[in-house]
Amino acid sequence: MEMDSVMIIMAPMRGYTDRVFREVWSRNFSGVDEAVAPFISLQQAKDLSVKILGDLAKKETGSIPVVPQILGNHPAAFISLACRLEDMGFRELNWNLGCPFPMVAKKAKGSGLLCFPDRVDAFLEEVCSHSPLKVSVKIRLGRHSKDETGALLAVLNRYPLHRVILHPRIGVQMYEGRPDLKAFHYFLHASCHPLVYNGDIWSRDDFQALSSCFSGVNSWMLGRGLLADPFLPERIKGIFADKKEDELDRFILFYKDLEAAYQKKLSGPSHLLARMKGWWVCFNESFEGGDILFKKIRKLQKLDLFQKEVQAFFDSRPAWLPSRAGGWVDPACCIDHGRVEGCL
Ligand SMILES: Cc1cc2nc3c(=O)[nH]c(=O)nc-3n(C[C@H](O)[C@H](O)[C@H](O)COP(=O)(O)O)c2cc1C
Repeated sequence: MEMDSVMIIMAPMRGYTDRVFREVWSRNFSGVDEAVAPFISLQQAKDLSVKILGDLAKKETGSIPVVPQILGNHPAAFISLACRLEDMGFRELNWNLGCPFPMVAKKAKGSGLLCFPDRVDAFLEEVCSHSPLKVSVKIRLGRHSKDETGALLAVLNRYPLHRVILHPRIGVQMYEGRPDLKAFHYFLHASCHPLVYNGDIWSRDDFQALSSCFSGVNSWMLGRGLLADPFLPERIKGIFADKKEDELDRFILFYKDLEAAYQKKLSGPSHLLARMKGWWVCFNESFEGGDILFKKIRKLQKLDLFQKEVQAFFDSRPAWLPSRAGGWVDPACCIDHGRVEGCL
């Protein structure tokens, strides 16, 4: 695949890919073309506040253009937010139809709406007629079953969406099992919109296998894989020089930059401790002995002890591990079923 035409998008991950992370990541690494920000949850348009919009105060974070995202089911809230964001210089607003958590889904939000194509239809009818920003959606294959995909697709195909980001699992699956590549393939051929692939890209090999399955896709969204291995976009695009010492040293610089940025933003050592522990849920996977470090630091209640353990770990020059979750793509899952008729 021609790397010039490959677009890599940083996934929205609430609690992780906030503005601080996006800025620090882009100071230390490259290869991401765009980021979708974690969702803003709005019941009503009146909830809009400076605090809610704080994570989006700038149109761009470093060099990465940011697309805001909304979680909700009130078209008026979407339109109102879109008007505010237009004034701030944004061009697109993404609608979250993928959040799998039962607390969200049972209120008919996120993936909880996927089994109600009529409600999706009514929402899109309203926002596509009145939003000053381009509208895109991030979806799963359905809430309870992939049998819901067909009706959903028929609705989406009726609207001028800027793009559709598909994570090919169903909502109730959460993150269990593997992405359904056959279903993605079907969707790719039946969708009238540019489609972004999202799900379980843990390594360059995963990316290459998926991109040979889906030659019609040029935008790829990376979530947990990028958090576990922040070099992943560089590896995929071939920017990364494969020097092992350089890898650890660059990671340490990034880590310290991240810690310093959160220290500035968060109030007090206990908040910083909680935030940095959260990051080791992702990072521990990438190092030999990372699991042992993680068990130790998880229990620590004092920031200085936590920092000492992490420093001692870095001083031991741990080896970088190839992703343990990667290598899952079976090209036989991507048999070409041909073009599906029905696009407007
Ligand atoms: C901790 C966490 C937070 C997430 N937050 C969001 C979010 O705010 N908006 C959204 O659309 N998806 C969210 N997601 C889903 C991811 O964007 C992505 O679709 C999912 O992790 C699958 O991609 P991956 O296999 O590359 O991680 C979140 C996922 C996780 C694990």
